[in-house]
Amino acid sequence: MGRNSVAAADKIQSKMGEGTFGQVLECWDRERKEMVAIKIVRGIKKYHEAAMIEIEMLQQLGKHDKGGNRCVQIRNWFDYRNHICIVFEKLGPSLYDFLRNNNYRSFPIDLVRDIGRQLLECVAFMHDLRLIHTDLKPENILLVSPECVKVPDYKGTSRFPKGSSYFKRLPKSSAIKVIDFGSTTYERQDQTYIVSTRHYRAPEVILGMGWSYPCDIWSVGCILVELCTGEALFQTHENLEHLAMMERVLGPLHQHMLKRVDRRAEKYVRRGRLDWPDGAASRESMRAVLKLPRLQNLIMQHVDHSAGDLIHLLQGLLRYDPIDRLTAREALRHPFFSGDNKFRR
Ligand SMILES: Nc1ncnc2c1ncn2[C@@H]1O[C@H](COP(=O)(O)OP(=O)(O)OP(=O)(O)O)[C@@H](O)[C@H]1O
Repeated sequence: MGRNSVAAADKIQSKMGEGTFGQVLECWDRERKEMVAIKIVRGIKKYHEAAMIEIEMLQQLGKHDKGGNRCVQIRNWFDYRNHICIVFEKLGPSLYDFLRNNNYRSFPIDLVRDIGRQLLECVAFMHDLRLIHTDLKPENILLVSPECVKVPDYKGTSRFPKGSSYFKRLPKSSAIKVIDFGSTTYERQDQTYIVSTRHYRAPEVILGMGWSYPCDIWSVGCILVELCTGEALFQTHENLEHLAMMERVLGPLHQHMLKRVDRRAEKYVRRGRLDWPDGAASRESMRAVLKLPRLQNLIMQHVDHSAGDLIHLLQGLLRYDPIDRLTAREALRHPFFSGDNKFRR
């Protein structure tokens, strides 16, 4: 692909993101006369290789796009002094940044519906191409526009720090795009290495049972709950505690799954059941699990209408056995998505 000098075509404006991989800069593209986001990857072999995979995936996704696949578009890429630079269309803040800047106030149900639909459309498109994202999370879902509106928010203000306002911000448009295809992989049998960011990781990944497309669907389920409540569903850093949290919210893990765990996960199982609370690392850990409500109660605490449809959808997205979990196309046909839509894209 095209140009090979960062200076020739792009003027750096500001930093948009930073991570272990390198940084993302907001730049002015003088040729196309538009703002772009350029990801500049550290010149270390591991990151260089991951960036080349990301480019391949982005090109693959772009090739099959018939308009509106909801994956960020790659504009260009080049190697600048051994740093891979990927030029993207410029997008707005991530859903995570938006929630955080809004004191972790939840999104209204109509916005959750609209975002959920687009996210599932993206996942269905990827799965049709035999691609699995493997790292879906609010940080990797960006609003297309940074514009927002202020609306009154009287509900639950007691939960927020003193002085926090009676207004909350909402995105003006609900349009989103998915980013970060550095961990995207082709479907293959028997993939057992650990994928996904902890909070959004499916039970089959933790139990070492092998994973495939359904691991993305589990992540979508966790993301939709988070948008409804404002906070991550499974806030944990440890496998056994994570599995115990799942049981608390979704009911007992299936015995037939616990019989199929791999050697690394055997220690979490005793006599065909999860070794909990006996295996708990501390009292705080037990308390953190006990604090969690059942899925139905959690959703009903935050959602006033369409709660029944949403709970039913989430139960399908968060089924323990990946074989039973809804596919993205099945989820898109769920009655939750037939509801009215107030938000504009
Ligand atoms: N097209 C874009 N427009 C606007 N901001 C972007 C864009 N792409 C990335 N960013 C910002 O840069 C951050 C990092 O990008 P990205 O997630 O692709 O990198 P990464 O390699 O996955 O980083 P990490 O895995 O460490 O989170 C994003 O969270 C986002 O804030």
